[in-house]
Amino acid sequence: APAHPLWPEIERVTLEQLQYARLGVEGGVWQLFAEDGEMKMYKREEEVDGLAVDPLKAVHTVKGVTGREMTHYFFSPDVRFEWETTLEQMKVLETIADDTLVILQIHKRVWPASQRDALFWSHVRRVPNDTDRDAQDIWIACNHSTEHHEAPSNEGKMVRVSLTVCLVCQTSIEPPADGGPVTRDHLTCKITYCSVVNPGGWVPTSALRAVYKREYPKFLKRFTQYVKDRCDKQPILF
Ligand SMILES: CCCCCc1ccc(-c2ccc(S(=O)(=O)CCO)cc2)cc1/C=C\c1ccccn1
Repeated sequence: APAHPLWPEIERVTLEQLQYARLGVEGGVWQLFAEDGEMKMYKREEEVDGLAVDPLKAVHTVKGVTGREMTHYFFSPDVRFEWETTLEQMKVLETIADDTLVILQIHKRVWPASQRDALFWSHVRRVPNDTDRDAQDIWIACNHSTEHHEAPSNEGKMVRVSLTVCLVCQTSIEPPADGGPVTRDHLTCKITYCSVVNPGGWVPTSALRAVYKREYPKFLKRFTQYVKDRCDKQPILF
């Protein structure tokens, strides 16, 4: 494994997030707050120091793409502005490996809160499916807040959020009955998107919950549609 000071944390958090995502939405602690076709979005209402830090878990099923494709486009900074509508600026501060980056993102100001930025490492990896031999591998992309010497401390201009986000994808293939080639029509990608965002500074709880209720369904719907459009008529990446 690459000798980088962040590597042990990247390894630990990525695998923790994988387990967390695979727990699904059992236990009756998750409250369904948005639904759109196959997409179901759940939250838990939690406050830390009086700040709403509502963990979010979304499950979705997308036809015609693989988990590798879905996590690739989620991870790739080059295409982020094509689907992340709340992004104002983004800078790759460090390329630790071809599957591991440190990114600084400045998000558009969301009234009534002050503008926020997010500084995180971003990692994508394939995880062999240890429970079901003949299933496809699982793919996970994980973003987790970090420090970095190159990130400007904002001297009170911007509030820095802290976040942990993961996108976990499991592909299944229903091979054609006639033994013909597998096409995108035979692909199904089961997605779990998890996020915990601490807004980093005071935001009225009602305003923050309104932002999440509005932005998260839009974000996941737009992102998954973007990947379907990008992959359509392209060779399948398993
Ligand atoms: C008062 C509002 C404060 C929130 C501002 C904010 C902070 C962080 C983030 C955010 C959301 C998703 C990620 S990611 O999943 O890692 C993908 C890469 O961008 C990283 C950051 C967004 C937003 C602002 C809006 C907002 C809130 C939810 C959903 C979508 N947009």
